[in-house]
Amino acid sequence: MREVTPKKIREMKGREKITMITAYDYPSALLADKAGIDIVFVGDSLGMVVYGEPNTLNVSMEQMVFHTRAVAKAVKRALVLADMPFGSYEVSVEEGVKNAIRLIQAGADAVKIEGGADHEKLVRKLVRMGIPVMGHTGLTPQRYLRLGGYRIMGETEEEIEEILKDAKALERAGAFAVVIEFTLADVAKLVTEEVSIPTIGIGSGPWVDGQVLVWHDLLGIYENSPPFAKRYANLGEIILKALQSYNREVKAGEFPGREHYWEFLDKDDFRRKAQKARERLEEK
Ligand SMILES: Nc1nc(=O)c2c([nH]1)NC[C@@H]1CN(c3ccc(C(=O)N[C@@H](CCC(=O)O)C(=O)O)cc3)CN21
Ligand SMILES: CC(C)C(=O)C(=O)O
Ligand SMILES: [Mg+2]
Repeated sequence: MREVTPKKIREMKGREKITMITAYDYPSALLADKAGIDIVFVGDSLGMVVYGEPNTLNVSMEQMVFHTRAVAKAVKRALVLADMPFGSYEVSVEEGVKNAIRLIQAGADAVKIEGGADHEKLVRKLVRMGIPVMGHTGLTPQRYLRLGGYRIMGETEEEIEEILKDAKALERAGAFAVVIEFTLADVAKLVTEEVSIPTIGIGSGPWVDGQVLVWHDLLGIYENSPPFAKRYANLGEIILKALQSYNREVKAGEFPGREHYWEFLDKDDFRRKAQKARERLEEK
């Protein structure tokens, strides 16, 4: 059992801000855990930032299982959360349960689903079975086609109603937290005040119980980051410089340098052995 549990996350509401970051592989997850971040999250955003897709709709359970396994191997302290990908829980409660179990068996401590009110039965069932669930409302990227792209949510009373309805359904069904993605900050504040479970915002302002960002956005290694993401480093530039140096040094004959290879000190010894080796080859 890892140190950060769903119960601890719940208890942080109103006391301490919750931090969450996506990670999709072993070395990234090691660093996220070492940094003291509370929740290391295998998001279905991996379809875009790792696999180069234009949206998250083609992410498979297999991809989520493999990346969750790599992340889970690295994390000792943080809560490991895995996204349920598009198509893995909508068709039936049974299928949702089966797929949630696969993510838990890959090493996740909890799963996240998009929506709330539409999945109350699934959330209740998972929680009763012992699988902690995080919900997700506001901009839910799995509705990309219907929304016609990614845009801010909560401008109309209908959207505000829908977001509140999701959050309350999730609270009722036993979810331990809810992501509020890309809503007007006032809407996220309202939800945060209206539900007893923590709200974790992304692009939804400061009046929430925690924040989540995508790894590649935070580190500057993705070209199409959303406008609300803060770039804490420009690793893209650093990586590019390193790769250009490698390319230049090999072409110039500068790499490998003397410290990067091993040679026979006694060249006569080498000539004898090489001669013997050639002779043995010819005998065959
Ligand atoms: N790298 C990355 N970071 C994210 O935060 C993220 C993903 N990917 N993929 C899944 C969702 C999608 N998200 C997004 C992505 C883009 C915008 C965005 O750029 N909005 C633009 C308009 C884009 C358009 O014209 O369609 C804006 O200015 O509001 C917002 C949220 C947030 N999530
Ligand atoms: C944007 C976050 C909340 C997410 O669901 C993801 O990274 O997949
Ligand atoms: Mg997601």
